Amino acid sequence: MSILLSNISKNFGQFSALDHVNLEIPEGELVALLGPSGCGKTTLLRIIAGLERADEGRVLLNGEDVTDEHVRNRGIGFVFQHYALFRHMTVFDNVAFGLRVKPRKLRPSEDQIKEKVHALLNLVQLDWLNHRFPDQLSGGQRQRIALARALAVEPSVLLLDEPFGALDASVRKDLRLWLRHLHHELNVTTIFVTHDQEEAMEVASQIVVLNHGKIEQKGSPSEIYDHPSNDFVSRFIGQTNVFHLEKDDGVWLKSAGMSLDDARGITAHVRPHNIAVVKQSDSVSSPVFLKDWQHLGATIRLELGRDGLNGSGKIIYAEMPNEQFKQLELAKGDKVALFIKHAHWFN
Ligand SMILES: Nc1ncnc2c1ncn2[C@@H]1O[C@H](COP(=O)(O)OP(=O)(O)OP(=O)(O)O)[C@@H](O)[C@H]1O
Repeated sequence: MSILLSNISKNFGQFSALDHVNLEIPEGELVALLGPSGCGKTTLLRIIAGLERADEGRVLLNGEDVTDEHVRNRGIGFVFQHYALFRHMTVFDNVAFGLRVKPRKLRPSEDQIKEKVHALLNLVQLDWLNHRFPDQLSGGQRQRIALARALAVEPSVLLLDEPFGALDASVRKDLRLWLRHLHHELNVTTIFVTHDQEEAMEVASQIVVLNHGKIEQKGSPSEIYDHPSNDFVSRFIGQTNVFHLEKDDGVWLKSAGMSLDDARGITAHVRPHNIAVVKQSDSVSSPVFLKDWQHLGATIRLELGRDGLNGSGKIIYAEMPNEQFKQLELAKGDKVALFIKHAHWFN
């Protein structure tokens, strides 16, 4: 089911939580709503679901205006951060719940329910736990059961509010991939809320970046990363070095091979992987030193400064593959030259 949000605004007293939000989500997309705490992500999700009413604007599902429609009639499934499974029911009964409470005319027979619940439990790869109670499951298993339960009533839209927020990092990582695969299989239009940009990049086909109740940018993960449309998105997604022409950073840029004649703004944002680093011999009067580095798995992050090893001036971050770093044979305090391969300019 496609989703269209037209001019949605929501105030809490004097506070504007959502400010004229327009958003179109085609059927079958897997969309991340990404933004800092308090930017309005959950409020927007609740408005789509019908749990909250917008002060202004319309919500359309498959072209049909559902703004005044009750949550129950919207065909939406939810999963929240704190897996709200019924503690006194087994896994099987939790997943069957939505089917058993359907009005008599729409309710499947117990045999059909049994078949469907086992199929869903197989889909989330947890059928072997069907007799257990929620307290006997791990956090990641509970979240997968919560998803199976949301899917039982065949929702046309799935809304997930920080579904993996309460889990530890490695379980989160597994579940991200698992969600992506599950979505490939089912193709249900899905929106998930996250404040974790890595999670959004890894899982979503489209990312919507929200800030202060407004959409800053919508695009695929690579569009958002490679072509941020403004200063906020550039800083929020991935790491970036920010050079201010109005401060003294022009010197940095010039020494890294940039011509400032064609500057297209007053700040240049440079991703660490867009800075090439070359070792200089001690006799060269290079103003840039390698201060330190960190291993980030397959890549190395270099900390570079202009004021020797112990100075507290601006640090520039560059990244390169592990192998390349080894070949450079760099040591702390070595002189280097920089070359900026690409910058985004903003005002
Ligand atoms: N019922 C309410 N009454 C008053 N203010 C509210 C209410 N619900 C939300 N807000 C405010 O609206 C803003 C947006 O809240 P929302 O929960 O949508 O943010 P969020 O982006 O989901 O944040 P987080 O990532 O921290 O969950 C916040 O500043 C919040 O304090």
